[in-house]
Amino acid sequence: MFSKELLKDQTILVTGGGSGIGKAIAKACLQHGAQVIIASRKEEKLQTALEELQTYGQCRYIVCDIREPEMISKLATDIKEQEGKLDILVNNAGGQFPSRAEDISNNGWNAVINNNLNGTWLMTQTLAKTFFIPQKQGNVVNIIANIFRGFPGMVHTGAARAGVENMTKTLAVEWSPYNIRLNAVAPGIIKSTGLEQYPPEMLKGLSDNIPMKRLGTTEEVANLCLFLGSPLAAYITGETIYIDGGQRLWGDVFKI
Ligand SMILES: CCCCCCCCC/C=C/C(=O)SCCNC(=O)CCNC(=O)[C@H](O)C(C)(C)COP(=O)(O)OP(=O)(O)OC[C@H]1O[C@@H](n2cnc3c(N)ncnc32)[C@H](O)[C@@H]1OP(=O)(O)O
Ligand SMILES: NC(=O)C1=CN([C@@H]2O[C@H](COP(=O)(O)OP(=O)(O)OC[C@H]3O[C@@H](n4cnc5c(N)ncnc54)[C@H](OP(=O)(O)O)[C@@H]3O)[C@@H](O)[C@H]2O)C=CC1
Repeated sequence: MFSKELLKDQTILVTGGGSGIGKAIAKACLQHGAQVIIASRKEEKLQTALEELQTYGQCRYIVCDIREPEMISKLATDIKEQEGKLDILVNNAGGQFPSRAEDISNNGWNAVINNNLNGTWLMTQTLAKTFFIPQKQGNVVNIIANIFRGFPGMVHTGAARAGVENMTKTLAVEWSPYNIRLNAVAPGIIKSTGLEQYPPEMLKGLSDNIPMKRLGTTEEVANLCLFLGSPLAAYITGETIYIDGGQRLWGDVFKI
């Protein structure tokens, strides 16, 4: 167990913090002494999550679509006015849909690239310029996916997440003089609300192809983010850590 004060006095923004993995990250941060802001598109989802999360500590939400530069700019101003600083950004918001590559429309491709690559980039650049670079201190955790052997069945997200992984390495070097660390977390298949959008037949038997023979939990992903965001990981930057029960190393990749 980590100390309850691991993230004391830290201000943390978790995108997509109203559900699934993001909500578990927000909860873990609150339980370890941080104040947390969650952000995503749907206010109702954020409000429901907030009712649960605020029982663990100081939390609020901001409605923001990470694909919209103006909304991101407003979010940054809002945090500057309310909290006055930001210590950690968790870029967790994202998603995609399964499809054969040849069936993806132009709009479908652009929607997924915009969400996962451009959105993550816009958030990272804006918040670094507003907080991390002037503060000469910051920390970014990017949630990507298990793209170790490509991502058959979801080429758009594989390409976008690979972009985020490379961006993580590049910025870890460029922004190291500002004392900013950036790392990526690559979950395998995690039992979360996100899986509800996949047809049950697609999810059938997935555990058999994972060496550990089970799906991951949102809490397990949250614990890794907690570690990377904390001083315990002070010498780790530009890294991608897979949390997949060994899935990347063995077994069939997805069939569609
Ligand atoms: C194989 C492995 C299994 C294996 C299963 C296990 C995998 C586990 C690994 C990963 C798990 C997760 O990430 S779980 C997390 C999942 N959570 C999410 O995905 C939630 C967030 N997702 C989204 O918001 C959407 O999927 C996303 C497309 C990115 C953004 O939506 P938008 O509102 O921008 O999109 P829309 O305006 O509705 O549509 C834009 C275009 O995209 C197309 N589009 C949107 N959804 C579509 C769909 N389901 N099928 C086809 N096409 C779709 C539309 O037709 C449009 O194109 P035109 O019709 O041409 O105009
Ligand atoms: N579950 C899994 O097995 C895996 C998940 N992942 C990734 O982990 C992350 C969390 O997934 P998970 O919790 O499972 O799924 P969810 O669908 O529950 O979470 C996705 C979150 O992202 C938010 N979001 C999506 N698009 C935007 C946007 N444009 N702007 C702001 N917020 C947005 C959603 O909120 P709202 O609708 O309110 O905008 C939602 O809270 C995602 O990036 C996902 O792709 C990666 C590998 C495996």
